[in-house]
Amino acid sequence: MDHLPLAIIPSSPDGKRVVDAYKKAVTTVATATAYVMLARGMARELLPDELRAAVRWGAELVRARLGRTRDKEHRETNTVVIRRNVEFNTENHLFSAALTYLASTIDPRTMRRLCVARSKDKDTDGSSSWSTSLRMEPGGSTTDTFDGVVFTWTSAGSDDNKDGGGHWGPRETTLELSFFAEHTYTALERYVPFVMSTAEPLQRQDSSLKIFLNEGGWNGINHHHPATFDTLAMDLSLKQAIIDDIDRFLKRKEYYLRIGKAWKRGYLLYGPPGTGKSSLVAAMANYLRFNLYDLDLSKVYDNSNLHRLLMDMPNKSILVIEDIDCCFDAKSREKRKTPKPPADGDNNSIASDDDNDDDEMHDMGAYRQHNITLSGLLNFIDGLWSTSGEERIIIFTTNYKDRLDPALLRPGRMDMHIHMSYCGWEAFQTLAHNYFDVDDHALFPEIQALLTKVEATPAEVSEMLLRSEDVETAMPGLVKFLQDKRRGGIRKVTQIKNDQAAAEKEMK
Ligand SMILES: Nc1ncnc2c1ncn2[C@@H]1O[C@H](COP(=O)(O)OP(=O)(O)OP(=O)(O)O)[C@@H](O)[C@H]1O
Repeated sequence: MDHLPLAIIPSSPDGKRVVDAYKKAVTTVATATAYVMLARGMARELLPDELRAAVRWGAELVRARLGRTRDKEHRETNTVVIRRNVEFNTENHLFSAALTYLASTIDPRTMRRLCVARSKDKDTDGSSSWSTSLRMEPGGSTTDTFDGVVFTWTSAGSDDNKDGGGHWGPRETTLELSFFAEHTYTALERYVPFVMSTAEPLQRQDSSLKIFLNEGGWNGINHHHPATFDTLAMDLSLKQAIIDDIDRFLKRKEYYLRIGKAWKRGYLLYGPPGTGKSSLVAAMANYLRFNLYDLDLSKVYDNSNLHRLLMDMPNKSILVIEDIDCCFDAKSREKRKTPKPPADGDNNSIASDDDNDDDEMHDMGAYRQHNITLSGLLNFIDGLWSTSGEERIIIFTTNYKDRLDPALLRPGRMDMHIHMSYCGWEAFQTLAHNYFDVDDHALFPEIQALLTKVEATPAEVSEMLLRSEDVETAMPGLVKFLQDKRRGGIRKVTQIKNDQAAAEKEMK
């Protein structure tokens, strides 16, 4: 009632009072019957002049009201349909973001139909936990106001969910976002990004991190690995360099955009088993709050499967390929003297997509079963991700850096090579702090000296420290372990020397 027409000019103070009273009354009623009742009352009380003025005012009021209704009826409504999946069954991230956003804004009291779900999440350690979620049921709707514009969200089912054979599949849930056509710009350019950016931290905070494994498509389970950069035992300056690198990478969106490169960062972690490569991956995921996508290439059936898996990875995620030397190794080149395989006619073939050393790449480190080369894989990932404009991290791990395809080690391939090495003094101090909260001990100097002579992995040292909760038992136990290891090492070296001497003697 904020735009009432004010055409009435009463000719007497009494008339003004009465008209004012009726104006007030009119602003509080809405039905035609009520208008008629009021008009009768006014006719009885007002003089002809006032009555005429009142009639004029009333007529304008009704016209304005009718006009407004007509306007409303004629305003066009636009609807944006948001499906759960887009082409190739690729997950539509706007859909999940909208669900999260709505779950955080829905007022259950305003909903007629509402879906409340309790689900059990399986953790990596085999345990499970319960979570509750709230969402609209198909047919339910709710409204949200953004910058004065009212948006209506409706949960609907789609009828065009045919499977490949043209059969009708189960009805797929879609969300619909409706608004008056004149607000299209606000809806698409401002409201949708607002929904996405509001949902993003909620999705990351509320849900526990997940690790996805590829079994045809991605299957996720909760990832509760406790490793953090604080608990990671390694050289402190190297640890800081990794954190700085990640932080710098995250801030450089504009830079990557400007130079036309995919906003991605590649890390190659190498070192003996038990030096913490998997722990570092987990620490990175926990630091970034990114989900892990652990790609097992032996379960990738063909290029289109790989394509789909990579496309299905959302932004802010980490792709991990463990033991990369087992998938792509330079030694296979030596063994394989076969000529370059004929092109299979598939233009998208990863193996055919290569650069400088194409001729060799088909043999060199080709992933045997599927003819995928490492270089091709990296090019492929660059191509796919360069269009997304979002940050992604790729990590390769290996126990044997020397077995890797040289193409991977070329500058510009993996951005940072991180050597996870045997337990040094700084790494030990972190472990001692983690397990016993101690920063000093009488045996520390001896341990420090032993660690310079013995190759013990952080996993082995952790194992020794875990054997007792009492620091006074654990530290001597570790010293003995390191001394034994050292003696074993010396014995081993002496044995090798003796064997060599014996062999030389035999030759003579
Ligand atoms: N650098 C480290 N800091 C803290 N703990 C470590 C570290 N390295 C190993 N550990 C401990 O040893 C366990 C095994 O280590 P982890 O799996 O991370 O090693 P890895 O290098 O990935 O081994 P692999 O090559 O066999 O996969 C971890 O769960 C952790 O308890």
